[in-house]
Amino acid sequence: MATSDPTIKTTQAVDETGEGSSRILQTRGLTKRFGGLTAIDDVDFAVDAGELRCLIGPNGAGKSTFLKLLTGRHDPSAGAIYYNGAELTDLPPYKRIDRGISIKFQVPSVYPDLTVEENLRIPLQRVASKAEFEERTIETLEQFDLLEEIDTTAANLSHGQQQRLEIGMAMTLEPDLMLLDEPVAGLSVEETEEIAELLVELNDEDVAFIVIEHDIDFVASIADRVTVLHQGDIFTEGTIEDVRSDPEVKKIYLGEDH
Ligand SMILES: Nc1ncnc2c1ncn2[C@@H]1O[C@H](COP(=O)(O)OP(=O)(O)OP(=O)(O)O)[C@@H](O)[C@H]1O
Repeated sequence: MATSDPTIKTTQAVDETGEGSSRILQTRGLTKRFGGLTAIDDVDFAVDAGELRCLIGPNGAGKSTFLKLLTGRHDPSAGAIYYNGAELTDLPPYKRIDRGISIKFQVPSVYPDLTVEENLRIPLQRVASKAEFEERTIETLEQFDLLEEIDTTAANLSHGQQQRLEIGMAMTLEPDLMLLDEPVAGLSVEETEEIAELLVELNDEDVAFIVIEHDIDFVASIADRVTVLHQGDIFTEGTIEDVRSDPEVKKIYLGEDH
């Protein structure tokens, strides 16, 4: 959706890198400290428009903190975030959503007492006129395979259906970039495959993704590129094959277990 916002300070930072205009998101020296602990340590990171990037790393590597910095849930201790060439480091979360960044956190946050349709209306109110509601609702529920559940109370959906509803709610805002924190945690193999297919389909429609995930087979089934975080910094980046075959990556995961 990416509405223009005159309060956003534009910057040459993206162009100065000489890395081209397809860059949708970039961080420079991004740092987050919690007291004496540096959870994110001077991170330079970039994602291209339409890319599907997975973020992996051992427990405590800083993945969720990094995502929260991108959404504005955490303020950085240092560094900057650029989105489509404009700095958004100090923008509040709702303004980042207006700029085209959507987020789905790990814990399902659908409204359990509302029906599927009522849940969907909450984000739709931001972007659609009342006349468009019905058409947009049906369209979205068809795409997310939830049409038969239109009148079902969200609490009565399966975990996989709740995840799909929540991704559908986020997608109604027509983001250019979608951030997902462990979208298949706790799902069955079949539900995981459904989410993988859905993300690949949405990515084919040119939505970029940053997905945090521990399930490496799921990562392999969706990712264009993978970034490995370790101790708050980028350890390595590459294709899933590069990352899987890197003995140093194996070591940091083994270090977690032994
Ligand atoms: N609000 C907070 N206050 C203090 N420390 C925090 C806070 N949030 C995260 N941390 C610490 O920052 C570090 C990174 O945590 P984070 O949750 O980002 O890691 P993660 O890679 O997402 O881990 P996991 O895979 O276990 O979810 C950890 O040491 C964690 O204890």
